[in-house]
Amino acid sequence: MDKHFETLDDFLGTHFIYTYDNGWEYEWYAKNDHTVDYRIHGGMVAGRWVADQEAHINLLTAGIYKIAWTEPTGTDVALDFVPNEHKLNGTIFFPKWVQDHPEITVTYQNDHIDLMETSREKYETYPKMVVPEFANITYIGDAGQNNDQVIAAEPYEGMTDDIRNGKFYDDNYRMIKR
Ligand SMILES: C=Cc1ccc(O)cc1
Repeated sequence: MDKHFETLDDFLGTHFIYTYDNGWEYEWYAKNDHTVDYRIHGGMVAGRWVADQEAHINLLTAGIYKIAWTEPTGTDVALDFVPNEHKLNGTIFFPKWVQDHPEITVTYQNDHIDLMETSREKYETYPKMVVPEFANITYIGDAGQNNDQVIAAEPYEGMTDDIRNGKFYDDNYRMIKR
């Protein structure tokens, strides 16, 4: 948690856990300069996890980062990280169908892209549900870029505690077999 951030390179390869002020807990990894992975532990779509989401990742000024992407579900996300202060601000723009049927999205999305795309056509988009929240960062890990082991397992109760307590990854940031 004592890592200091200045450049884009300092940010890429970093793995974060944070809790939004509304109580939603998220885990997110800057996999490389155009890709993010994440796992959701609390909130409306807890249990959802995603690898290799394309994203725009930019350094705004020293130590402050902006990330934005649009998902196969039609959900849009914009995150502003201030990691030196262990803070971020995130805005999630959920299409109406995700609010109405969150359970459809609670899965390993990579295996169900077709279902996300057919659902976004089948159900309603508007009005969107906008969730603008600050979050406190509770974990910062140096996973290195393009590490497929960071977000490679289904979330479970207690997973974020295991990560924070050093019980989940080995010294090479590979998952410890359990
Ligand atoms: C919908 C995905 C998502 C991922 C990370 C985050 O902080 C907010 C939303």
